[in-house]
Amino acid sequence: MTPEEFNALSEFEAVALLRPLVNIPAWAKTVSDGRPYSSVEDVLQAAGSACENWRPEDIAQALSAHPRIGERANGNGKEAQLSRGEQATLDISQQSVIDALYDGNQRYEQRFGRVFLIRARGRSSEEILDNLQRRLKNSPDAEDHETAQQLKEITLLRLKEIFQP
Ligand SMILES: NC(=O)NC1=NC(=O)NC1=O
Repeated sequence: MTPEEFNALSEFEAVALLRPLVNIPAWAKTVSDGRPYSSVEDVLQAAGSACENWRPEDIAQALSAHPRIGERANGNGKEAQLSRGEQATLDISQQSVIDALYDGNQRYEQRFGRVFLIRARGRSSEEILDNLQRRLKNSPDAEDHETAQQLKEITLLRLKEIFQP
């Protein structure tokens, strides 16, 4: 899709296109309302700014739509499909990696009370495991910040895909 085509969508169509990217309705509305955009960079800039408005409860809601890293996203919704694609690059062929991810996810959820979120695209399972081990030592505030940043990266990558030629 081109920015011009995105600009030409009805509000309903634009929001419907944006909603599966992150489970924060206000974000989709803000990006839709920001039209018309002059370029893809313009859309990404506005969308990135809209991420800065995210409150802890928005992020908690969005995390409910993200499967654990290393676990297959069930369901046939668009968001589950996006997660499957993002996690497809994970080479969880070795049982040791699957076990380490499973153990790390469990420990993370016990410590922080929510799913461990990381932008999986472009990362090996080793890199994800390293990040998981590092972030397990984060303070709650530091981890809130990293989680919001990862959610933003995932969301903007998904948005960029829409405008890929
Ligand atoms: N728990 C997660 O980190 N999930 C995910 N990371 C991604 O990049 N896509 C996901 O669904």
